[in-house]
Amino acid sequence: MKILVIGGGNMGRTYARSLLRAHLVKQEDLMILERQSDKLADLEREKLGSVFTSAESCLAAADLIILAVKPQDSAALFASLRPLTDPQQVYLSIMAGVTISSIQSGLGVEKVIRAMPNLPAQIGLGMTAYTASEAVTRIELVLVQNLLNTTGKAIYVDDEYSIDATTAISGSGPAYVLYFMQAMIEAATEMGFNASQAELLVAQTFRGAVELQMKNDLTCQEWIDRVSSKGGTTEAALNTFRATSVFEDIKHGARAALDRAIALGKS
Ligand SMILES: NC(=O)C1=CN([C@@H]2O[C@H](COP(=O)(O)OP(=O)(O)OC[C@H]3O[C@@H](n4cnc5c(N)ncnc54)[C@H](O)[C@@H]3O)[C@@H](O)[C@H]2O)C=CC1
Ligand SMILES: O=C(O)[C@@H]1CCC=N1
Repeated sequence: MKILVIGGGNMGRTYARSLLRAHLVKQEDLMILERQSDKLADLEREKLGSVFTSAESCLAAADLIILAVKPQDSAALFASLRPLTDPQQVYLSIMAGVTISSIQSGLGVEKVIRAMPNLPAQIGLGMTAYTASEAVTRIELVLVQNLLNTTGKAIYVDDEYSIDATTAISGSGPAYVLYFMQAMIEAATEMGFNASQAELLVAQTFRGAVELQMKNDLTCQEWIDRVSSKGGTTEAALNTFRATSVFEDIKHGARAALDRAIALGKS
């Protein structure tokens, strides 16, 4: 099976690397289509497969095509691919917001899988949700599921609203977590730690808290209760967070991401 990744950016490269690392595809069966000339040398150097600059020279040979360009570039991409597509090809899109029906009509194909991964896929710790059009066969779906599993965990969802919601939670989520970390690192440096000490204090705290939560049955609130002593330091911090509505603000932020994902699908 030949796989073509369209868009050799953060996510396109992540997929290419994962597929090769997991031996799901051989280097000679992997192709990358990238339009930006300054990225070509890097892609060649990394030996992620054959690198192409025009769809005419690679699309027809591909059985599975991974669409990894920005949503705003999708219309122009679809227009350039449409005359070259084959109805037997399977298209896997990871573009935020872009709906299965717009991919089908834009490309003139029926077999479309829409997935929403996240950046930790780079280190095999990704979280992906995916769904598929009716024309995708069970065998094709399992094949793509194997592919997604090389980047971390993956769940099948029934509808595209859930893909947009995944975008707002786990797709964009790493940035929210890193934003929180950034604030804590800044607080630590303001308290006198140097930059590397501050980063270690914060990163190890995040790792420990996440591992605790994932490896046990307690809820977040139950763990929070175990850290907080009555009249203690944690309570002082949490009372301040509550007074400034950080909790609601985070939910509002995630909601704004969902609204944006839905809007991207309509533009
Ligand atoms: N970065 C992230 O954390 C995540 C991104 N996504 C989705 O993945 C997609 C790609 O995102 P990134 O990799 O971060 O973007 P990026 O900007 O790093 O990569 C996109 C690449 O596509 C190339 N490109 C654009 N139009 C093209 C065309 N017509 N032909 C060939 N190449 C073309 C660009 O030159 C660029 O190298 C987006 O749709 C985004 O919504 C999904 C989940 C997480
Ligand atoms: O910010 C974005 O639009 C993309 C989708 C999820 C993560 N990055």
